[in-house]
Amino acid sequence: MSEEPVVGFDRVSKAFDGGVRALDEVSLRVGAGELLVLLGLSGSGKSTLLRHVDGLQRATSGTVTVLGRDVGRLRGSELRSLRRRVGFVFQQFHLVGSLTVLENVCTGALGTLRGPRLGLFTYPRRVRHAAMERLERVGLADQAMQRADTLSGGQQQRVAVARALLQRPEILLADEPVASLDPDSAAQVMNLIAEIGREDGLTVVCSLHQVDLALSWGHRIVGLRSGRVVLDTPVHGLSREEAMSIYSKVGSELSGVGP
Ligand SMILES: Nc1ncnc2c1ncn2[C@@H]1O[C@H](COP(=O)(O)OP(=O)(O)OP(=O)(O)O)[C@@H](O)[C@H]1O
Repeated sequence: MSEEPVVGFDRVSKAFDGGVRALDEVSLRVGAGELLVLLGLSGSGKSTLLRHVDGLQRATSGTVTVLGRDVGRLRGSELRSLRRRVGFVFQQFHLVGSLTVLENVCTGALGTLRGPRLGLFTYPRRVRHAAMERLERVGLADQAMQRADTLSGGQQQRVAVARALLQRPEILLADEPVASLDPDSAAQVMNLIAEIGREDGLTVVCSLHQVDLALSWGHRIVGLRSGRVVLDTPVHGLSREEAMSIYSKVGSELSGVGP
């Protein structure tokens, strides 16, 4: 990959108070339009890595570069403007259950609006229209006026994707987006994320626990173990056994890694 990456980690370490080293000299580059899957045991550093991309957490050492900006140096309005270019989808959806589906999607525009919004019709018409378009895209236009908590888990996650899309992100981060879903809904949500990524040229970084989903939808897999990259390889040609080895072997035994 010769051109500048959309997301670049250069020897990034993160030490939390209490001594946990959640990231340990992580270096990786994510190119435009790539769908990169992070795999690793619980506690291996996947969420921490994602949180460094939009500056929710800051590196103890090393450099995180996103869309040409050194994230560690951004403050205030510069950081907010970077975050508007980065959508985030979480395992627990983070919808407001008592609000309609459409209003939940509208909240994706709050970063660009002044002041609080209470009620669907306090959002500008253009925002409501754009939100409706995103709901059509994720196949939930018919549910727009339902309370969010009446939807299934898979539908709620599709609403969360629509909300993230409202800000027209260039990067989509997804932290275990299908961990709470049944297998069919999980496949649907992954399919949606991959399809939208492809159609919009989005760069996607997604953490997963399911190796099979990673192999089906990812372009590349990065395996983490105790905060270190132990596998970094294209999915094409990667066997399930090789991918599974992230969970069973230590770094030096794995292929495709480091120096
Ligand atoms: N705010 C924090 N303060 C202290 N330690 C933390 C903090 N956040 C994460 N950690 C620790 O950093 C390590 C990596 O955590 P992280 O949540 O990134 O792992 P993960 O791979 O996303 O795990 P999971 O799959 O369970 O979500 C863990 O040991 C965790 O306990």
